[in-house]
Amino acid sequence: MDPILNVRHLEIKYGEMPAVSDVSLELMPGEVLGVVGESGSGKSTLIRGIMGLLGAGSQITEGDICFQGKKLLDLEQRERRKLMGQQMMMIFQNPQASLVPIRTVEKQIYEAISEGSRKRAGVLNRKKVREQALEAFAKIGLKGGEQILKSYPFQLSGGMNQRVCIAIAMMQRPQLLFADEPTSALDVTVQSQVLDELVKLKSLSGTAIVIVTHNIGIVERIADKAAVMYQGRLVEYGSKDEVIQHPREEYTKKLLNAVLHLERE
Ligand SMILES: Nc1ncnc2c1ncn2[C@@H]1O[C@H](COP(=O)(O)OP(=O)(O)OP(=O)(O)O)[C@@H](O)[C@H]1O
Repeated sequence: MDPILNVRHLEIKYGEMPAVSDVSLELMPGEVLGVVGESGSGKSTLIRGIMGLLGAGSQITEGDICFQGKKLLDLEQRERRKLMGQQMMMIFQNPQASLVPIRTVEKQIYEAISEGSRKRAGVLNRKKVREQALEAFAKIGLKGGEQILKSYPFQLSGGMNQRVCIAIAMMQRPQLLFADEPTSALDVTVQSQVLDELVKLKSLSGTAIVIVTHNIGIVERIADKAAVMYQGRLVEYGSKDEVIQHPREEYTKKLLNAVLHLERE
């Protein structure tokens, strides 16, 4: 089997300042990579760079990104955008960033799903999409689904919007999903439901997932591989057990100790 994602020696700069340096990683279909690291270590920049979502003033200055064997940096913007929302998706740390404020949740779910399935299924049945959305909401503990469908994002809490985005990802079943702190706005029981659904997405649809989190517990629970970022570099990268049980770097040991200490408290 070929890797679905292969990143080689990636460097990303904001102006002249490198935020990601010499990052290489590889992901097979259905594999989950957990990326941890302190605030400002470059985690969001890395996944935004891979997705092609860097803002003005930042750019990839070195390296290569292959998705399903295609070199993403060689693709035209239009081709690259086509991959996003169909085969590659992202759940943002701030869900407001990916929801349109002036459209109801129902409308944007329909649009997201029909955009993604244009190639696959032709015309979509609205009633069916609605049913699937309600089903996805229920699985991740989003109660009052009918009401949520009628709402605009600003009428919902941050955690609710985050789960709407997760439901869209579950319905789309992308081949590669990037999740930037996908459960940070959720309380612990709901977090657990969401993580279970991500695991199902991986095992039922073969979705490969890159999950960025401050929570090593999440990595322990759902990841196959783990990476630790420090000052823009992957200072640790390997199987989850290798990284968590036998950290090589002092920094990872400190990070793990701090988490274990908090958990004990
Ligand atoms: N738009 C920007 N312009 C300039 N520098 C930026 C910008 N966004 C991020 N940076 C810098 O790039 C580095 C990496 O930031 P990044 O947001 O990727 O870190 P992170 O690990 O995702 O942090 P957090 O966990 O707080 O989200 C930091 O030094 C940050 O100050």
